[in-house]
Amino acid sequence: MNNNNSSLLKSSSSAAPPLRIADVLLLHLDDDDQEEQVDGAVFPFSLVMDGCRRRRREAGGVVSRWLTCFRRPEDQHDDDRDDVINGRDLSSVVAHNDRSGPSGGCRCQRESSFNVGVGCSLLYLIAANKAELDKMMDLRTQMQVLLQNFKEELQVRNASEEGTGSNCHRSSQNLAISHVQPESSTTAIMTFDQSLKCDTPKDVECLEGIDQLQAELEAELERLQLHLEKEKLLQHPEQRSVEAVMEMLVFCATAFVRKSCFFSNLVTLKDTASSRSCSMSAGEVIDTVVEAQEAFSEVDCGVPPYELEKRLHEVLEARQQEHIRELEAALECAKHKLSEKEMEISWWRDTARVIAQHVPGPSRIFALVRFGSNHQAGQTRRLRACHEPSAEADPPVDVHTGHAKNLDSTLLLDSPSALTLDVGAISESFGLFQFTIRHSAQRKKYLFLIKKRFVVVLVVENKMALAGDLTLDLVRDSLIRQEDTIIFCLIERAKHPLNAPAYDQSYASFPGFSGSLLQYIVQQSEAMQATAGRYENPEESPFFPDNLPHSFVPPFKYPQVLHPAGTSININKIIWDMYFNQLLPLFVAEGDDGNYASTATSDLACLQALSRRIHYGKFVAEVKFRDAPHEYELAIRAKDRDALMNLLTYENVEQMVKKRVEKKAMVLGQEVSLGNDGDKQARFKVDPSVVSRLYGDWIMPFTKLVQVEYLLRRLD
Ligand SMILES: O=C(O)C(=O)C[C@]1(C(=O)O)C=C[C@@H](O)C=C1
Repeated sequence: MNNNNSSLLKSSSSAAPPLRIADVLLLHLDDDDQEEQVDGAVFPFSLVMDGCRRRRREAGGVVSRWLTCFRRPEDQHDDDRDDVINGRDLSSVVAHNDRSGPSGGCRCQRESSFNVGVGCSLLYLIAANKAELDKMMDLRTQMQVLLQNFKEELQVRNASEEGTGSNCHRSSQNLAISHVQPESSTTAIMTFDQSLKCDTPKDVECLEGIDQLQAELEAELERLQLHLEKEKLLQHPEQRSVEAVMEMLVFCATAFVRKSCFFSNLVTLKDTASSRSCSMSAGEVIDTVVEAQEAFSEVDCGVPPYELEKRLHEVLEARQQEHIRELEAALECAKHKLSEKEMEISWWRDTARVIAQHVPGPSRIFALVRFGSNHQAGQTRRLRACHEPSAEADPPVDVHTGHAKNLDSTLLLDSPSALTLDVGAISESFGLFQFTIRHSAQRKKYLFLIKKRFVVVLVVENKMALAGDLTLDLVRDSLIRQEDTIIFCLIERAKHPLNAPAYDQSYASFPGFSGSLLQYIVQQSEAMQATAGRYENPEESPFFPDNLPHSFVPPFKYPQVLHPAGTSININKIIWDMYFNQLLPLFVAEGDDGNYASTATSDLACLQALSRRIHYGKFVAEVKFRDAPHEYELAIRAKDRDALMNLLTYENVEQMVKKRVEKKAMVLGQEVSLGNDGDKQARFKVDPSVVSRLYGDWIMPFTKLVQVEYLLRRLD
């Protein structure tokens, strides 16, 4: 550069703002793109980014200022030329100077030197800018290569997934893409700022992200599990479980893909931005984020959902296995309990067998006692009754579980009285233990069956029931026992044919008596038995009560069980009619063997057995009334016979009675021979079906009739 130029530069630098390379460059860009060619040099400004162009407009004023400074020392006065130069390109200025007057030779030379200097500067600047632009191009290419690599990597992964993948994976991916779209750029930018501050490698970031995702998934699994357990009682368990798994899968897949996209975006952004962070503006960053998101949505998510699914399966499997273990433990517990119950059942079976062998007549389990294991032999304990199982009910298995020291509260025997029992004797007598207890006027024989710590108490004999001791079971026991008497009486009567003369009033005449042989025998027998005290017993009812003689035997103090009005109830007339008119023809053969007195005596036995049984209904009614006085009182006061009949009827008991007496008639009345009876049809002395019918059609209905009559008088 020559001296003129340096002086020019000096003067300009002292009087005006310093000239900047960018200002010079922008001077040329101020015009249209076609004007980018100056002095034959081509400027690749089309490659310059838009951001640079924005500054071109602002540069116009700067160039103008510079040119003004440049000519100020000589051409201050030439306003017209200033106007022309201002806003025109440099070549025009040079041309204009060439056309100046004679004093312009020196000036022309100075201007040429200046132009050369400017030209050199421009060339230098162009070279410098080209290098910068090349760098930017490189960066752009690198970014494209990066994106391309990323795409290829994902394609390779997808290809490998398709080999093992399922529709479920694809749907998860699709689902993932749909969730990627709404990601906001703002969020990405904020996160981007944070990621720029972080210096950790890309892989470490991904791993941290996956760990975080895993923690979130496990938290969600916990929540789902709780939700499942809460609702599994309300819904079908399998259906609920499937729904929960589906819900979990969808949720986890969504969450996973969101996270994967998020981390992939971060990585892409970081890589891109870190290389461009020095030169990019905020607007460029936004463009990059959007670009990264678009690229991501095109190439699908980064981490395959099947890995998530596999993980979920593992977690679910672990939980199910835990659940199975719990169920297995519960099953074991149930098995243990079952085996205990089975042992108990077998014990009861043994007990029943022993009872069948040792109890001679009909009996029942009276009480069940459970002793403690540590009671001492020889100890005497006072045992109280507090429970009495009914005849129909199954024997209670666990009536009481007290230890020896609690024996005072252990139950035994009948209420309300208490008994003294030598527990020491019992504890050493595993097996059967039988003894008789005298208790005031009552005499009962008990059978103790002892096994383990259970004691079964059976009443094998009940000599007499006290008023306070009367129970429905005891009354029914008596009725059952009377079945045998009735059947034996019928068998005895069936020995003779009908023997009609015994019932014929004209067959014989007795002094002072008008009636048949049978009537004579019955009346005389009753009179005679009355003197012996038979009808002192409230269970007995005479067929000829009128004018019965008094008893000559010492009175026995029968317990006062019945209401006094009960003695007035006597339905023997009905029983008499039923017996001779309906029953007798059913079980005796036609004919006459001449044994009229014997026949009449057998008839008397049958009549008395039937009468006793039927009138025992008074006792049954009394017990029922005591058990539920309020229920009966209402019907009694209303004199509602039907209501009373309903209250006292037990259909199931009646069916049982009918079956039992039929069986008894078979057993007790079967013809027995020593020959081979295998092929012969069994023969019975009394048709068992007749016995069953006798009970069904007459005995039980008449017993109920007595009950109703008794109850109607019960409140008198
Ligand atoms: O066992 C009773 O509860 C009775 O009243 C006795 C009896 C019977 O005569 O055998 C009568 C009526 C019932 O329906 C059942 C049985």
